Amino acid sequence: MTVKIKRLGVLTGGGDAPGLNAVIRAVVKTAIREYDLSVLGFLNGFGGLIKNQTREMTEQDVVGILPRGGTILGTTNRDNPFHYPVVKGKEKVYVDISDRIFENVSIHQVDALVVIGGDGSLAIAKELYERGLPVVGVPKTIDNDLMDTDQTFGFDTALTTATEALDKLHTTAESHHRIMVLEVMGRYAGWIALEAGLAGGADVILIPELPYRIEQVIGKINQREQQGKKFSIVVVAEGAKPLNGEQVVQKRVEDSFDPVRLGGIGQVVARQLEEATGKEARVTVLGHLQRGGSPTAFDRILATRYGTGAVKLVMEGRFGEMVCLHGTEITSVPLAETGGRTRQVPLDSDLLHSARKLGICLGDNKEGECK
Ligand SMILES: Nc1ncnc2c1ncn2[C@@H]1O[C@H](COP(=O)(O)OP(=O)(O)O)[C@@H](O)[C@H]1O
Ligand SMILES: O=P(O)(O)OC[C@H]1O[C@](O)(COP(=O)(O)O)[C@@H](O)[C@@H]1O
Ligand SMILES: [Mg+2]
Repeated sequence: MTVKIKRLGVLTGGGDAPGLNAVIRAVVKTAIREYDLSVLGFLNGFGGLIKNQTREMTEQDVVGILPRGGTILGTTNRDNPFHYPVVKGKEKVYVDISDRIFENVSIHQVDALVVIGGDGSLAIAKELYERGLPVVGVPKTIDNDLMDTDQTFGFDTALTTATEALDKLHTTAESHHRIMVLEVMGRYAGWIALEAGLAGGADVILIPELPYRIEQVIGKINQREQQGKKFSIVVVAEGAKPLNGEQVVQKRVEDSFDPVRLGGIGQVVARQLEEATGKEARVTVLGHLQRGGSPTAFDRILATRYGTGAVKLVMEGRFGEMVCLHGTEITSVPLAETGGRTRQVPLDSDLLHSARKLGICLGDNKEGECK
């Protein structure tokens, strides 16, 4: 596909993540300074592309946004153009309204589009590319669950927030001789729980990839008690589930492609532990604190590199690709391989080996207890 690029569109889609503004800033500055392009922001994810809500982006518009959380363009986890809700009579039906996107892109004379998003937004980006729109992707999510990149931006900040929470929970757990359960986000992947658990010195880490047996967690806490360790720290991923059991669903969000919102497993685990050990247990659900606030230095740099890398892809005509991190290098992969797929913690991950060697209970021993 060869297109003479003069005007670049950019949007942020899906759940927000710290570093979105840093990507926007890098895209705008690189496009204007390096390639003399103009940049148009589409507001609120694909919603702005569908409803023609835009904002002209100049260098002035990105002043001061590098350390700011959220996204100045707004975002949504609805508004899928291929599965868009419309009311017909008394019924709600889902239709393909992607034609509107092509119309709006043409109205604004946008030659190429940078989509900053997670698996869902990148699945839409891939579909639009296959239908002829020149698109490149940038991998975002605090969950770090995207295929084909070693890391998404936003993850490091969420991990830092969760680690700080564990440090704080440690001091109060120790004072009250309690079990402290911290529930963290991550959807169907355990990256935040596992890495925060390692960084924050957790005694138990439960992740979706390893269905747990509660007896093992109880055994670990009782064993600590016998060793004179009167408190325990348990990190639970929102997607964790017992062996032969189900994930706990907090709510269902209508019109969302994946309407399931996980949450509540922390409470379940805490009640079981309290009952079985006779010790007091308290639960902290970290929730959207993990998505907010200023990005870490790591995320600011990664987001900046992704932003400049995405504009470079556009100028090289490498549409249908996504920037990614491989080792220490920024490179790219086809969107086709990424969108709509989830990267879970591999069962042979070195992170899991380290956790086991330290005696952290993962609740998945085939037989016997955690020791
Ligand atoms: N597998 C999928 N295929 C196509 N569209 C999807 C898919 N998953 C989610 N979407 C749509 O992508 C958009 C963003 O998805 P969401 O999961 O909320 O954010 P993210 O981009 O962070 O994954 C929503 O409009 C959602 O309906
Ligand atoms: O904002 P909502 O609808 O409460 O969604 C919560 C979900 O979004 C996340 O925070 C981020 O997920 P995405 O990056 O896929 O949007 C998940 O960890 C969490 O399960
Ligand atoms: Mg998603």
